[in-house]
Amino acid sequence: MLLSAVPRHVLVRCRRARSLSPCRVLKTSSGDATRSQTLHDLELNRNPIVSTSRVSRKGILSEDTMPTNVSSQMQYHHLTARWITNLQGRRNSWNALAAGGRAKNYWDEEGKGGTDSRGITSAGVVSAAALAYCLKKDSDSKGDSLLDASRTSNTQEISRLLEEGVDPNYRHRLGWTALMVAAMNRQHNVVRILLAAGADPNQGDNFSSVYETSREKGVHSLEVLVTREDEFNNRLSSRASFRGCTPLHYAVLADDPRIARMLLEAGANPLQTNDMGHTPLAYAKEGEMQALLKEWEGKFQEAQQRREAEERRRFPLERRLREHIIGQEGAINTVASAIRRKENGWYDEEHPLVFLFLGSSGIGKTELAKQVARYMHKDVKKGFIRMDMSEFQEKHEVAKFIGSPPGYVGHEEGGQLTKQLKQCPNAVVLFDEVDKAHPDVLTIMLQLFDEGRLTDGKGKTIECKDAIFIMTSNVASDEIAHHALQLRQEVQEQSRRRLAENLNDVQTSGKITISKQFKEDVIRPILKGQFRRDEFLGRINEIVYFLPFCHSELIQLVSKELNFWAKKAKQRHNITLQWDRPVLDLLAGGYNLHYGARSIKHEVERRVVNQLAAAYEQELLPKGCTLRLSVDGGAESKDQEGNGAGPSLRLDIVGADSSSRKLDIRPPLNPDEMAYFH
Ligand SMILES: Nc1ncnc2c1ncn2[C@@H]1O[C@H](COP(=O)(O)OP(=O)(O)OP(=O)(O)O)[C@@H](O)[C@H]1O
Repeated sequence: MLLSAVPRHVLVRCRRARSLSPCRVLKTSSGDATRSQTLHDLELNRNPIVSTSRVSRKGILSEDTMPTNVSSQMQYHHLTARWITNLQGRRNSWNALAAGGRAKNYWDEEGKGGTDSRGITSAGVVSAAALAYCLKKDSDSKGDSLLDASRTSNTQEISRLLEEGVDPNYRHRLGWTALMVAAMNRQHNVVRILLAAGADPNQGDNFSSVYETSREKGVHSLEVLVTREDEFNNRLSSRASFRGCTPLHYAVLADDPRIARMLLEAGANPLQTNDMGHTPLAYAKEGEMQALLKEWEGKFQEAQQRREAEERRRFPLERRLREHIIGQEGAINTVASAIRRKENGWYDEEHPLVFLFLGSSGIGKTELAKQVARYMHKDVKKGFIRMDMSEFQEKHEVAKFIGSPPGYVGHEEGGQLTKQLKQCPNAVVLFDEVDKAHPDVLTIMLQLFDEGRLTDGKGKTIECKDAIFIMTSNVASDEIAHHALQLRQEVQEQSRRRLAENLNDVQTSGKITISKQFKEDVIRPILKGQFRRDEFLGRINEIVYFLPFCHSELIQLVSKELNFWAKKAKQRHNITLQWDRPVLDLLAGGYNLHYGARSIKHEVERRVVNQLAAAYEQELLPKGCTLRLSVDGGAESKDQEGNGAGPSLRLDIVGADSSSRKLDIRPPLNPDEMAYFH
């Protein structure tokens, strides 16, 4: 209804100004036909230019990309002049429309505004304004105003908006921030104001290429193109990817050393890469800009190394690892020492570090690898690569590992390992259950460990000498567990003999060392039988042994688990959970050598969490109550048939006066009959 009231020539003007829908592009006159060609070109050229390994400003700036030997039909940039005229025309249309509306007060009641000389009724113009409003989308939000003002250097408006509390890091709906806009448009004062207001100089752009962004956002590519040129900058290539570009990348692209310096002084990281893996220096023109960036890269690296060394001294790796891993002292020390050697330059830089973690299930092998990755990498998602080697048991699965050669199925997809290693060549790579891998996969791994590089199916080589490779295996786990238990028994015997009266010392006898003789006589032959190749075993820097938990470690594991659930009970239901030492001993009894810490988790769920859930369901737990766990009965307690039932867990509600009342939880729940691992 509203549209029908708009005079035809105003509508036409609006449509010309912003013909966004694909059908409009296809239908309209010659000018729009050119745009349709542009769109076609854009989609043909969907690969960003910077995908070549040689990086240069050419290709990322539109004026630098104009080729001399490519058909003008295929190149969007030949249309730049036409676009600029078109965009200017569109801006003028908006301004005229807005000015007309203001002058005639069209937003007043009908009649008050009158009609203009061409006979446009006020209702018609109001409708046109409504249309304009719709097309202009949400650009009148305050954040968008900040972006707009940053581009046009309206410093007064920026200060006003910031004072009103607009986030200086607000993002445009297509991904960029005001600081990026200001840097790219060389607005020095704006950059200064935004930095002072707390704008982050290290945020990366979420805008990729025109084509990608249009696909991601579900917006027509022509609209993305117009918006990028209109609301960001029109000097940039439509095909290049800008994802991850920081304000510093943009200052470098705009070749503005003054802004680059301002950003660097405000903490911009000159070593930060965009998603194409390029630092700002890769786009710098020779001369002042390159010199500036090189100088700051050096300074930044030194400061970073100083910070990291200080951090390592203050908080050594062993301590960090012990915060997350219970027991496994030998494993923690071996791994931490090797990493310390590597970090301080006391290692063979030609080869990556390779570990083999041996031990039974659920004992902390994966957890230790994860913690090492967390220590080495801020972005643990990229820095930790996990490969389940049971997926590579067949010969043909080598292709899945490193990618298929040209002409084979899946060639384009690339390999699971190579794809991830390419993104982070110094990652911590976990090869889980390595003993399951096909010998051909092991051959590739040997090449990787030996040369510190890997060639993928496309023939591309990835250098990964700085990566850390951790293989895990349950091979020989029974022998290791048996040996460890034997050693522990011996230590206990000795302790008993010497300190018969002090049982606490006997309990902490977890610190045992696997003998060299056992490694040589028992483990090595098993590994040799499994991997069949001396050179493979020879490339492993450290074989790390994970031992079954001793009693005091089990008590720590149970405490950790109960604390986890107590926290949840408090957060979700405002219930306080308490327990005493006999509860820990009882739950530690659920330990199963073959399932490791997982058996403790299940025991706590089975005996404690199930009861809590049932009591909650039966509405026996008032909000804000305190629950006490204790051990009921003992070896002498009998079940219904008169058999010894052993001790069980009991749940009491504790009153404000410290009195307690046993909770009468009705069947069907009978936790002691539900066994997971027995
Ligand atoms: N030593 C430990 N300290 C604390 N938690 C542990 C320890 N060992 C295992 N866990 C916990 O038990 C679960 C399983 O551990 P993890 O994945 O490290 O086992 P794993 O030794 O790699 O076993 P698998 O060979 O079956 O993969 C994890 O939730 C982990 O946090």
